[in-house]
Amino acid sequence: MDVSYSLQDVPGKGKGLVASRAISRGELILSEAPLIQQDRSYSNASILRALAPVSEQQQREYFSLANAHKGNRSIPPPLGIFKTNALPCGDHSVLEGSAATHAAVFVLGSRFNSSCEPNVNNYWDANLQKITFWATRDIAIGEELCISYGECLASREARRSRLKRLFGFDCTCVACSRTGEDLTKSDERRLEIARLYEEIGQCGGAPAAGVRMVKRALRLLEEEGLLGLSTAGLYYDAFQFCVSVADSKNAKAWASKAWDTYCAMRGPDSEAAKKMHKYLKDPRAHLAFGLYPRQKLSGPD
Ligand SMILES: C[S@@+](CC[C@H](N)C(=O)[O-])C[C@H]1O[C@@H](n2cnc3c(N)ncnc32)[C@H](O)[C@@H]1O
Repeated sequence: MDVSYSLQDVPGKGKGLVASRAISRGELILSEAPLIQQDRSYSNASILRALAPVSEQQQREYFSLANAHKGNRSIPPPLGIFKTNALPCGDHSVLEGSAATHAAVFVLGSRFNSSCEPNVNNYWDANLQKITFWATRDIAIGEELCISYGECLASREARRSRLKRLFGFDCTCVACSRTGEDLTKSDERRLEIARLYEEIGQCGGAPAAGVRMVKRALRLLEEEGLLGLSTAGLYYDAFQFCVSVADSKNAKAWASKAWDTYCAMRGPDSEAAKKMHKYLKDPRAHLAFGLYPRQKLSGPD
């Protein structure tokens, strides 16, 4: 892989990864196996057991990682480092409240800082047993590469207090640095998008309204600079609305968007991308095809 990042000091954030050349949307930035991996019941003792068999060099790498709990006597350094740096392995969704079954710490992957307007998506590739990081938009040389540590679709206050509580830092990302009218508009957009996600989930029997809401959510995500975030799921929702009324033409147009986005965020070999490719070729392969009376909806703008 042609390396596209370098590890640097980033003002106010400790170290971070910065683009060392221009990176295109959909490029694989890094794929890396865990240094140590833990299930949800991890403890300081289980972390020490996992560290025992790894090389001295890797142990040194582990103890050189950031520790947001330094000085807290009830959280010893091995545990503090794990809490600060672990990334989810497996499917999880902050929006749906589902947590991944495992988490792991990575020598380089754990150096990505957080942004509420991320340009990188982290995806656990179960086949490779590696974490992969994908550029969700074109990135210029010198830009910091950031993933999101959590819920982006909340007000700045809610996002910042969650990051402070869980990771011990005051987020200084571009979205959290907005002020005045910009901030008010940003909060309103994010909260409306979150509401739309919920309403779209309840629109199964009202496909035309569902597609309208998907389009509204996509417009807001674009205005908010968040098109890389969770949009594949929205495209898939619109695909399903069209499929349910046997609107093959528009179903294909939405499937194409979903496939393209899954490729960019998880790679063309991911299960989600392969599934969408199948539906793109033949929307009738979806179980809900023609569930409701035939109707013409609309495709992406
Ligand atoms: C997983 S580590 C990321 C790499 C870390 N900066 C380092 O030096 O190794 C998480 C820590 O990075 C810092 N950090 C990450 N994102 C940040 C942000 N948006 N604003 C401020 N600090 C951030 C915080 O100190 C946080 O506890």
